[in-house]
Amino acid sequence: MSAHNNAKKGDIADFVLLPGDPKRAKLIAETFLTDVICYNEVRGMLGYTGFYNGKRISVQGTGMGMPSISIYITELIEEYGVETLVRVGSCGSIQDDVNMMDIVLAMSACTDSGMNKFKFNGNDFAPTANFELLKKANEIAEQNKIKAHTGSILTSDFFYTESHLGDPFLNWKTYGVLAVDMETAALYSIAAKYRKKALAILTVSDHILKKEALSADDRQNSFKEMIEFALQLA
Ligand SMILES: O=P(O)(O)O[C@H]1O[C@H](CO)[C@@H](O)[C@H]1O
Ligand SMILES: O=c1cc[nH]c(=O)[nH]1
Repeated sequence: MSAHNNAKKGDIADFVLLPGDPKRAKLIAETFLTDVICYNEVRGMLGYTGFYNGKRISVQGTGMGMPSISIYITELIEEYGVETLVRVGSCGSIQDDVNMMDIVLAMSACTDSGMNKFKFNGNDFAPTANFELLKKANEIAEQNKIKAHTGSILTSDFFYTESHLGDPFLNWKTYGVLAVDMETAALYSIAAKYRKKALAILTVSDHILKKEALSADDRQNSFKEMIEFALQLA
């Protein structure tokens, strides 16, 4: 057991999928895994272990934002020996050619958060995906003819932005950043510290430029393509 996880040693697989939404963790476990156990219900942050094509995998909700995911993945690594962490999340596009429901593979994660600035004494760390996982993900996309955009994303502390500051994503867009989420920079930074493998696979749930958005139910339920994709990395 850890501070935020009821799992016993050995309950959690080496390979873990990480949705922000704990209900998405439940849906993934019930839809894609067999012989499932629920190992965590602390704070409603559900975690499951089961089998996919004979491979043992876990799915753990992380909550929203860098502080929340940092807690869950630190405990997964330190207390449960997790080796591979694959975020399966949603994002908001900030490029005209990255459309609703497209898949984004986050090669790197810029951030407007102060967390890494604090850790690195005011300097910038470059949170980066594990190359081996990213390469494999690109191969899977090509084999399955899945249109995936690979590039940098922005991990923001903001879902709602302040209008008096102008367009907060304009400069990121100019520099080719594909989309915005709220966790990946923390995932890549903590994985780097512990020398673990991490990748974020994101589905576009909002188009920030075109002002399009999925409903709350679609956000929760419609990420089948991304999950099937992520499971092939196990
Ligand atoms: O769908 P998830 O994985 O939660 O990811 C995105 O959705 C949440 C905002 O609605 C943030 O957590 C953001 O990163
Ligand atoms: O962080 C996020 C996630 C989805 N959509 C957004 O606009 N932002």
